[in-house]
Amino acid sequence: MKIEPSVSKVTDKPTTRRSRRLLAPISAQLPVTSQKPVSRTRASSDILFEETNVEEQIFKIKPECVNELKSTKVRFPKMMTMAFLREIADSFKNSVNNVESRCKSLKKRYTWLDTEDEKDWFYKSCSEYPTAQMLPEASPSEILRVDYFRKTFGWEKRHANTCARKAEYILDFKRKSRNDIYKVKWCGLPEYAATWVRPVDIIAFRYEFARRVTEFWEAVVKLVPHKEMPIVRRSNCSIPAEYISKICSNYQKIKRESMIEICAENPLKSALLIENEYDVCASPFNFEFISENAFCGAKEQLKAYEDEKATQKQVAEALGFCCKQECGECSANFYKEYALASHKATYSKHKHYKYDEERDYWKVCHPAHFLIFECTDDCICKKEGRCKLDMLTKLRDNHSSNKFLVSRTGDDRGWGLTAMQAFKQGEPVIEYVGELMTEENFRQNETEIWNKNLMYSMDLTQNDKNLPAYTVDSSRKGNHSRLINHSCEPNLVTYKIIKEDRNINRPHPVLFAAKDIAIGEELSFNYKLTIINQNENSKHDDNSDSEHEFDVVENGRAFICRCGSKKCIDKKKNLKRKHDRKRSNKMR
Ligand SMILES: C[S@@+](CC[C@H](N)C(=O)[O-])C[C@H]1O[C@@H](n2cnc3c(N)ncnc32)[C@H](O)[C@@H]1O
Repeated sequence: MKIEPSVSKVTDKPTTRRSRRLLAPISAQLPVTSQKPVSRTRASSDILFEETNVEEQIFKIKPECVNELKSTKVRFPKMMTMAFLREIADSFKNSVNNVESRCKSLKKRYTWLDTEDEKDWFYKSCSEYPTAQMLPEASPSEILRVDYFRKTFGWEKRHANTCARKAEYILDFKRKSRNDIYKVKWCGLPEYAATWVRPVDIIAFRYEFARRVTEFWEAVVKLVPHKEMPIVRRSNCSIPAEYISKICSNYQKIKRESMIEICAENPLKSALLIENEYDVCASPFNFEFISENAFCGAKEQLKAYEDEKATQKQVAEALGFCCKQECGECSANFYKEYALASHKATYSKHKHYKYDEERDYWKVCHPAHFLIFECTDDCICKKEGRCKLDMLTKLRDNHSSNKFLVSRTGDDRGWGLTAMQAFKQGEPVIEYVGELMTEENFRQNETEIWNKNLMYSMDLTQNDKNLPAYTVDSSRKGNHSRLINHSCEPNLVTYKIIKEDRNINRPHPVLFAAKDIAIGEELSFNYKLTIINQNENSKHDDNSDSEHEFDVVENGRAFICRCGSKKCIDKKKNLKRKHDRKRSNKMR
């Protein structure tokens, strides 16, 4: 990147007497712990039972519970998530006081599901008979056993999905046999495991569920046009398909907004939200979190580096500026004495920022190629508390992870950062921080930095070769900004801010909103990718096709842009390629 100064339903047939007989006698031997994965003897269309490594997954919660679970040898359906397993473990934790003795007595009393047919029978009986008491020809002790396991795992036929879980939000509504039913996303389960339920079935969470229904209808009313209201009045069976996706996405936004509120109310709850609906991958937080640039190597090294580049004079010149009376003097001085004289930097004589009192933010108000020269602690205006040129400090102070959602992109761009609050055009969003590296630092750490597919460095490019060139690299240390992807039509723009040390060679890159950004929009900025002609790089290549090869590069590395915008550089590259081919055909 460069910146320039610029639970599911089981549907098998009824239980047979043959399989029921296979229930082991109460006094049978203790269970064997090592087992083969369950292979279902009869087909069941919509659920697969699989052995899950229960021990590993819930071990962290309470080892005793794991032992008890192990001794039961009950298999968990594939659809069940970690959250479900944790809930089970929690229920053990709460209800079983003396787990050890309880385990022992359980082992004595129950030998459970020893044969394939028995397991099959158990699962089927759950689906066919709402209560264990209804099991035909079951002895009282068998009923007791079935009841125990059903209760433990929430395996009641009618309430299979609902009795042990909280509704997180509602995705859809329809009317079935004169009853309203709602598609519910359950806490701890993925959206694809959402199920249709009747409100009457949500016994345990009646009030909470009613709230979710109200919220859902508010979202619907907002979205469905007035003329479509008969649908909202529920005279029809369902919401038209075209509104469903709108409702879902809007509902997600509402959910996010309310999460922001929750976080704002209670700072302790302020945690960064991470969303991944696409794949199983490592956490995006494999770096050290820092809020301000860190020096890679000793500070003295930087000084020496600048001396070597013969820029000390220029840096020293800039050092003298600060507001002695009026806020803005230092930048005016800089403009008069440095920028104009040296022609090395462009500077706007217009004010950098406009302050919006209502929203309490500074809006940047000149093009990105001008440097922004902010006041420092030495300035009178700052000391007297009337400084209007101190956006960066405010941005750092107000830094909050609630502003962002880290989300998986699902299109090979890795993780991305999504806005969780609206930003107005010109509003500062985030400072790009990382390790400040000289060319030498970068070379020394090159293998670590480049040895990955993902690039996290931003060049603080200097056009003049005699000036020191720095890179901010966030592969090892950084903040959320390192997760912002590239777009050829970005909604962020990078400005260079000169701060404390008044060193124009080491500005702070800050990302500002290039346009109004809505909640839920993915943040992006332009990495300043370039198209290079491979032919110019490899003149001696005999491959006849190579003369048409254009490549998009980021810091000299090939980059396949997947931003998907109409103005995407990858499309331009292909156009160039076509054009070049045509031209060379003509010349022949
Ligand atoms: C600063 S990181 C952005 C965060 C990154 N997606 C992650 O998962 O950590 C930059 C890297 O993300 C990927 N990337 C960002 N924008 C992209 C785009 N428009 N198309 C393809 N890959 C992109 C590239 O691999 C790039 O080197």
